[in-house]
Amino acid sequence: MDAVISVEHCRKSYRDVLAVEDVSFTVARGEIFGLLGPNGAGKTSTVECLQGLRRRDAGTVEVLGTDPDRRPDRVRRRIGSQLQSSALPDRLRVGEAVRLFAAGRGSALDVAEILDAWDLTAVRGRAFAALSGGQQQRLFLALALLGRPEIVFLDELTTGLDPQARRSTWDLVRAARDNGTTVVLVTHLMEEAEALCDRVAIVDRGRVVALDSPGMLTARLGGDITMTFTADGHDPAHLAAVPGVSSVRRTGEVATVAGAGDCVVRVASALAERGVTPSDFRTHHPTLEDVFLATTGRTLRD
Ligand SMILES: Nc1ncnc2c1ncn2[C@@H]1O[C@H](COP(=O)(O)OP(=O)(O)OP(=O)(O)O)[C@@H](O)[C@H]1O
Repeated sequence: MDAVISVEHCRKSYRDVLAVEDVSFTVARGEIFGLLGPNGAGKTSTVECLQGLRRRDAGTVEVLGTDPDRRPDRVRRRIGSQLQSSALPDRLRVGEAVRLFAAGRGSALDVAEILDAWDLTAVRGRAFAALSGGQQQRLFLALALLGRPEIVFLDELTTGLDPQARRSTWDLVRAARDNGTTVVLVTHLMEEAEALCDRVAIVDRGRVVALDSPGMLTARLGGDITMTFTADGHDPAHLAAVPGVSSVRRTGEVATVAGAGDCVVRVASALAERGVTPSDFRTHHPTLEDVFLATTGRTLRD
């Protein structure tokens, strides 16, 4: 793995609050890596240590080969970071913001071209506070990605956006990754981690409790797939003999079958063989929410 970030036993506390107890992971060049966990899990503190914005208390951290505690300037020159909304004055206009930040990057960047690339030309004269939520996030992404940093850190990027704006923002993050930027994404949204991340570290109470691709995490730790359908007079008990099936229940007319991932097709064909073809046959696949529950005993929203 061509690691651009490596973190070993990182620890960070604020007076008597232990925010990050023991966090280790590596991020490979070119991936979208997610830190997923509930509020207060220590995600933001962790990425702030990586960006040289806070000093860790213990552990080893390397970002692009540099320890951010020793050379924060060197790290910050090569990374991009999403601003918090409060970091931009309400009356700052979009064009001015891009010009200001482009100048701060110290390289010759074409402001008109950037506005165009991010579909912000039409609102270039508009004050930041007058932008829609989606436009504000687009501006934050444009600023974070100015000069094509090698790594970009995005923290709760789509919080507060409607589903459509959220999806368009995800497309922009994927495009950044496809352009060669490694993305570190902090989120408490299970759907966001599942949709976007190549790999996810699930963080809880200052520790990484699981780390893998969303698909592997759910397959390994998420538990059974469940299938439901209207039995319509059919007794589904025979499905218990299908390889991979772990339970069969019938509540009123609704049958619920649970089992490992590869039993779905076998269950469907066992039904079809008996001439049962329910039009409402549905499968529920485990999600990262189920993984969080399995590893911590709590839900992400608790
Ligand atoms: N500057 C600070 N001073 C004191 N305590 C802090 C500070 N920043 C964070 N904390 C505390 O550290 C813990 C971890 O916070 P952190 O922001 O890192 O978690 P998080 O997973 O990013 O959660 P959130 O999404 O709520 O920001 C929390 O208990 C938080 O209250």
